[in-house]
Amino acid sequence: MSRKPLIAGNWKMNLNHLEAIALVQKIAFSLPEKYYAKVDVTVIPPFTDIRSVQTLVDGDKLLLTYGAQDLAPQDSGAYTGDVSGPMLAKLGCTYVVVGHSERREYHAETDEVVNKKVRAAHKHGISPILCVGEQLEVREAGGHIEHTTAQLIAGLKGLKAEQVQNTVIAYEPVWAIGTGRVATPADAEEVCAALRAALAEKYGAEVAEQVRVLYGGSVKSGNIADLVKCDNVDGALVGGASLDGDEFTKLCALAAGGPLP
Ligand SMILES: O=C[C@H](O)COP(=O)(O)O
Repeated sequence: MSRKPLIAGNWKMNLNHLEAIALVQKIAFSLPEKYYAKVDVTVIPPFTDIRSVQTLVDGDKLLLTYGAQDLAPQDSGAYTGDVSGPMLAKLGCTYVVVGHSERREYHAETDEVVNKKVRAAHKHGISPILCVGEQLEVREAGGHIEHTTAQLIAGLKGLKAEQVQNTVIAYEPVWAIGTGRVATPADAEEVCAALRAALAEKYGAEVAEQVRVLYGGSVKSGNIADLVKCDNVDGALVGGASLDGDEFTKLCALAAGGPLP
């Protein structure tokens, strides 16, 4: 089966709500509607921008979707600073990033916490983009497949098959994030294929064939075409290059198979 590629622009802690409106307008203006038949495009702004993005997407009936960068495991309560699944669902979020390496590192998120968040997302009808990826020392020791597969299985614990099917996996080698050091397409394919094989083993081939597995780490318009040619790479989680409207548009068009608009 052929999976529709997904390009997700993770803005991280960049752009205020006014800049968010300008960037979404730029992407909407630059990427003609016909491309959306071949690629799903989503933007993942900071929480403070989401309401503005929602208003724009709904008002102008844009074909791109949007999501959030994190969510709390709980639905509500005394959790100062956190944002819950019901809040994000009300804002129309299609996706929520869970377990990004920056959250695992700076907020000490364990696989157990990540799993609670994945479950919280599904509980509220939001597709989690579950991030996995190894540190440089793990890769150098040859443990990258074992490491990422363990993160995957732990992150999906307790999910039903149809929830797994509606989960997006993002393989992001930590050594390739924001460093300009992109994994080769062969590196990306090796791990993405192994993750799909692990899904097939646990949930069956039919489920595994449906799951989109993205690559992330220094993805740009210059390398996206070769990455999406890989059998098991179904798009990208894009950081830096998603902040530039022209570059992101180009990248989405190339993921759709071109030509450039
Ligand atoms: O979520 C996105 C990734 O962390 C990749 O970021 P990057 O494209 O800036 O390397």
